Amino acid sequence: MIAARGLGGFAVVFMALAALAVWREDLGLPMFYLVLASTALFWVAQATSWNVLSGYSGYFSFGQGAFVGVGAYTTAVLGGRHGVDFYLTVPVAAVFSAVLALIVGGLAFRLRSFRGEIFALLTLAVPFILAAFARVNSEIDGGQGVVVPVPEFPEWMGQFQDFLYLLNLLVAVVAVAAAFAIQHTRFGWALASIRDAEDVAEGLGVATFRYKMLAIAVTGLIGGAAGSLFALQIGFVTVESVFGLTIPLFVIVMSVLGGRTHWFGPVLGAVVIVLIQDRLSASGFEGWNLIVLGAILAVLVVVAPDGLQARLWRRPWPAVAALVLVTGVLAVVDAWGTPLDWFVSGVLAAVAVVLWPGHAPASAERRPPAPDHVDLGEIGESTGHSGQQLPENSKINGEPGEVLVECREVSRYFGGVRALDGVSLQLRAGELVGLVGPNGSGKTTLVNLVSGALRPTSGTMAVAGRDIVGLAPHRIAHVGVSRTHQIPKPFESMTVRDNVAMAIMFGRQPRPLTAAREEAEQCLDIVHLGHLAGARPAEINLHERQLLEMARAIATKPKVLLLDEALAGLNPAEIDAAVAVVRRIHASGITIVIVEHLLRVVNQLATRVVVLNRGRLLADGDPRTVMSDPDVIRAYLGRHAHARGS
Ligand SMILES: Nc1ncnc2c1ncn2[C@@H]1O[C@H](COP(=O)(O)OP(=O)(O)OP(=O)(O)O)[C@@H](O)[C@H]1O
Repeated sequence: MIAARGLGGFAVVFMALAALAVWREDLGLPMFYLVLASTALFWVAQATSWNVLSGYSGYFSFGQGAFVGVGAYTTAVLGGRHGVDFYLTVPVAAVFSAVLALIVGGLAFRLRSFRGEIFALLTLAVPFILAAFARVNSEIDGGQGVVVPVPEFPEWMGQFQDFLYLLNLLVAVVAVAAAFAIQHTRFGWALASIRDAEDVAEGLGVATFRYKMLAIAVTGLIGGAAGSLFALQIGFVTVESVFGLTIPLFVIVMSVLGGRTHWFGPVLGAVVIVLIQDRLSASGFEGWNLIVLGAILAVLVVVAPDGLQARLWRRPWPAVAALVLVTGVLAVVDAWGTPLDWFVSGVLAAVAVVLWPGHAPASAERRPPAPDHVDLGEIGESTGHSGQQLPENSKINGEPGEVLVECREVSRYFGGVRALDGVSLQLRAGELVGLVGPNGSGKTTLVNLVSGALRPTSGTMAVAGRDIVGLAPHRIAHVGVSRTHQIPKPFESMTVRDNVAMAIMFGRQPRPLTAAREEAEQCLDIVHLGHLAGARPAEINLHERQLLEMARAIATKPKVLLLDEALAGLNPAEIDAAVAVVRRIHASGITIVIVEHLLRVVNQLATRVVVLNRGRLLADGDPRTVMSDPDVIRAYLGRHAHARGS
């Protein structure tokens, strides 16, 4: 397993780097290098801590100072004022910081509106509040600052700086190993899906709230532990030293520079920034630190928003060559600076090579599409199995005729707008229901209610006999409801295959990644996207994106599939192809509700038609009877049939 192999690698890296301190004098390594490495390790831990939440899940935080501050003050106050053993204060600091993180997360993640800049503002407020609290509370700081006593440490560790280096190394390696493990497990996939399209992830079965809480807790734990060591490093903790904007600014620049979606990004970013900073200070340009940081951030956002890591992975050898060449030439010429200057020049050359605009990444190979086993001429016949079948357990999901969805007197109001008004409806296993009605009649609202994206204002709803009112969308997905969106919302950072694998991993019958990827191929074949499995969503057209929505939806193994205008914006040939796919999905045993304006399509596909008008149920029955109902013609067909010529 990747995660287990990788963790062994981290143990080796830890031991190798620890040896530098233990045998520093024997190796002739000047203390200066160890202090610099210690600083870099502190920032590696902090940037990695920030990245687990903000990079992986996309919840951008300005509150890193709060976790560092809580960690630093816990160690300073417990050790300096109450004589608690330093080694005990470190885990306590980590736990306090994690508890703070969970409180912030518990407040912010409950509400959907606390996303994006609102979440960033909330996290920005937290260190300010803590700073004010520490300043006025004499038990903590009282505006005086707190001295941190130096703990005893074994003689073999050498001097205090060696000891500090080893502590920072331990926390940094644990942090990076944790980030690595998260990235390569379900946890990391869940966070990536949250970053790309949170509502979709939730609808596919990802328990988004739980994963965000876990992520912020990890951020708090690491941030607090590293903050505890920071207290030891600075020796005298003040409000300004921990709760200011410097720490969040640095971790953001480091992670953005290195790359936010990969565990190695913050490591790379932290090392590069610490080296640049150190050389600026050594050259007497200390005051330029923030100017340089700001400039780097501005350039990066434009030039390489995906960060150095992604570029480095694409062309590692030119970067290594630039590093070796520039460092080597400067060393041979020996006309300027110290060995560290030469090395940093080499690093900057490598960064320039990595960032240099080059050819775009090779686009995914497009295999020719698999032959379509469905005879498009059959459109209009609603029975019969054709072509591929869904993976196991995909026969009738529910006994034929069994009530799968039951809505009773369901209403949903938006202020004064009655989007749905007392609708009662039953869906039975094996049906393919066309849900139609004029614009604004409440079709999407009904889909949102059944999938859990919205809660009804009143009424009851059950799926497969289970009450779903108030149930989180991911739980409703596990009960057996899946949906597509009118505007496709793929996970942009994942391949087409992995978009589908995600749904399998978190769906009704969760599978591990490797099995999910294999099964994803079958789902893609059903919608005829197998030839695009390796493509990114950005490389496929609208029709293919709609089909991807369907593949992802069936991958959760739903009992009921809600297709919300899945044919919108398609040309006639694409519509026919999509209709064939819908027919194939239905033939595999999934009950389908299709919201569609094209009545020709509804007539061809549906076994039953439900008409909504102004939020109320207008008609419900077999297509022929419903379409000839005078009320339906008056309310809907008259206008639309005329307007669309259908
Ligand atoms: N989030 C919301 N806030 C306020 N009003 C809303 C919201 N969502 C829907 N509505 C209103 O509820 C009514 C029903 O909207 P809904 O989108 O369900 O209709 P629809 O039948 O799907 O329409 P269309 O065919 O145009 O997609 C409309 O008047 C719409 O403006």
